[in-house]
This record gives sequence, C-alpha cells and structure tokens, in this order.
Amino acid sequence: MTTSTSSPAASSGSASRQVTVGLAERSYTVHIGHGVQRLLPQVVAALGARKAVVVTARPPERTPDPGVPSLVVPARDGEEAKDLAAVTDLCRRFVGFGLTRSDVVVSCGGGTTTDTVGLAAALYHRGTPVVHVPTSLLAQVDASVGGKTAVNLPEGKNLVGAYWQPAAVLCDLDHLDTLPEREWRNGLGEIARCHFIGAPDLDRLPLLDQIAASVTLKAGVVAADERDSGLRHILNYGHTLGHALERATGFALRHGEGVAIGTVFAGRLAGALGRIGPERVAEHREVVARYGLPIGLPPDVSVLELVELMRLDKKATDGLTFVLDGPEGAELVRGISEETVGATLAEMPREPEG
Ligand SMILES: NC(=O)c1ccc[n+]([C@@H]2O[C@H](COP(=O)([O-])OP(=O)(O)OC[C@H]3O[C@@H](n4cnc5c(N)ncnc54)[C@H](O)[C@@H]3O)[C@@H](O)[C@H]2O)c1
Ligand SMILES: [Zn+2]
Repeated sequence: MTTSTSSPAASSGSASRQVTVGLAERSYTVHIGHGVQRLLPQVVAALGARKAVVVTARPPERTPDPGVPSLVVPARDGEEAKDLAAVTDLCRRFVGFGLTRSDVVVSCGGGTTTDTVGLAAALYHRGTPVVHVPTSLLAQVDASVGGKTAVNLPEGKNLVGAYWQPAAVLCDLDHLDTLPEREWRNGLGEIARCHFIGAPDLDRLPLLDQIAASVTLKAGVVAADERDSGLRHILNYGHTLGHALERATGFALRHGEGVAIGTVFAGRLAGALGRIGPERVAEHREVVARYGLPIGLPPDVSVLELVELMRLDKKATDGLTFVLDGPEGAELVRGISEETVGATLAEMPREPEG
C-alpha cells in the first residue's frame, strides 16, 4: 500500500509531501520539499543510530548534518566512480570509523552515488540502514526510491547489485538550484513517461507535485512488485529504445532524453499495432514536447543499428519486447517483429542537426 500526504515543511514554512513506500516492516517515507534534508537528525534518531557515515558528492555547505557523531566521506557522481572498487573503499571507511549495523549510512548525490552507497550499505555487515538524500532530479524521482542498488562492471552497467530498501529518502528541492540544464532534461524525461503509466497530466502541476506524483507512482509499483517479477516492468516505459539511443550516440544523449524519444516511439508503435488510436499516439508527442524534450531521433543514428541494439539488449529470440500502452493501460508486449519496429522507427521525425 502506498499513501501520500502533505504537510508544512519542518523548517522552511513551504509545503512538503510525504510518500510512504508500503513494504510491511520495511516501509519507509519519502519526504519531498524545500529544506527537507533538515529532517535528517530526526530520521537518524528514530533509527536509534549512534553514529553515521555521510557519503557526499555535494560541497560541505550542501551536505546534510545527521545530528550524531559522523564521518563525512567525499564522493564523486558519475558512472566511472560507480564500481565495486568504490563499494570496497566505502566499506573500509565504515570499518575504520567503527560503524555498526545499528548505525546508519547516508548518501547525498546523484543516482550514481545513491546506487553505490546503497550497495555498500546493503553489503556492510549484511545490511546496514541507509538514508538517501538524492540531489539530481532523476535521483529524486527514480533512482533513490525502490531499493534497487547496483554498480557497473567493465562488461556493462548495473551488473552487480542487491535489493536494499532505504530507511528514508529526503528529496530536498533546494539541491536542484544548482542542477545544470542537461540534468533537468534527464529527470524530466523520467517524469514525462509517468503520464502513460498511471500519472496523467503531471506536466500541468508545480514541480513539487510532479516529483511527488512520480515518486507516488514508483512507490505503488514497488510496493506491488518489489523484486521485478511483473508490474515493475512498466517503469521501463520508453526505455527499450531509450537505452539503444544512449548507446548509439555513445552516451551523448542523456538517459532521460533517450527515454523521452523512446516514449514518443512507444506511442507510435502502440498505434501501429492497433493498441491505441491516433489521438493517444499524438498525446505521446505532445506531452514530451511540453517538457521541452526531444521528440525525434537524432539526425545521424541508423534505424538498422537501433534495431540491432534493441535485439542485443534483451537477447530477444522471437521479436522484440516493449512496454506499450493499450486498452488496459501499459503492459509488457513480447514478440513484436523487427519489421514493424523498423518501419515505425523509419517514420519517426528526426531532430535537426547540431
Ligand atoms: N536504483 C534505481 O532504481 C535506479 C533508477 C534509475 C537510475 N539509476 C541510476 O542512476 C544513475 C543516474 O543518476 P543521475 O542522473 O543522478 O546521475 P549522476 O549521479 O551521474 O548525476 C548526474 C550529474 O548531475 C550532477 N549533479 C547531481 N546533483 C547535482 C546538484 N544538486 N547540483 C549540480 N549538479 C548535480 C552530477 O555531478 C552529475 O554530473 C545511473 O547510474 C542509473 O543506473 C538507478
Ligand atoms: Zn530510466
């Protein structure tokens, strides 16, 4: 079960939202609003932790205070630093500081940091409480919520991980003040796709409500399918093509931009398969465009390469798999022929050069 409530923020006087991720004894609250990282001492006290290690990719003045004796470990966001060596380093810092499994680890950074620190916490003493303070929009609406943690291997992204639910998540909107334009787009792509998986008309709401609604949607899906055995697939809306686009452009396209284009494509493919009508297809383009996100393929990627990448990505043997809209809402659709996918891709608009 997932609940969502509003209340005045602890200290800023502005509104905040609380979303509960309902997982029985592992349930937790996601606090969303300006200044909510000031709730950290309260959260840490409630856990009964006597010490904290705060792993932070943000500058000291932006790093939250846990209110108990703490070790602050500076970190760097980015896929390069998201590896097993970083997990080992962190665990060794925990030992050096005398952290016990009754204490707490705090992550403060983008999704790469919340993923790495989350995995370190999952492994340290076979599981030590972790509180995430996500600082990018993408980490606030997606990466920090749901308990999936992972790091990269040279062979590929997110290949080593664990499910480890945080004890709380503090999505402090103040962090977004310094977020570069490109990282806004990254997060907005994930918000835009929520429109088609159960949270319509988000784009007309204030940012706080958009983040809260995206988190509420994810919380509901996670509560129903914590370990990815069914419903959680719908969170991959727009992602099959999105991942292929990221790779085809050598990651010049940010993840959320790929998801945005992938969402437009998912609408067209659902239309081509007769699952939705032309108005709903157009709605995909309109929603993505309203976020100022790209709606067409980059000028120089080939349809053949994209089909190839999607085939490899899912190791599909009999057609390709997409999450597609339909009369019953979004669902996983298998066995879509490469011809249909290729033809629909060929009809996609192209973004201008440059
Ligand atoms: N565990 C999950 O369920 C899940 C879900 C989605 C994504 N992820 C993971 O999340 C990662 C992507 O997260 P991300 O987009 O946050 O990447 P990231 O951590 O690399 O951060 C993106 C960029 O934003 C910068 N940044 C972050 N916060 C900032 C701030 N407040 N001000 C200025 N700059 C800031 C970072 O320094 C970095 O350059 C990927 O590794 C992905 O696999 C995990
Ligand atoms: Zn995503």
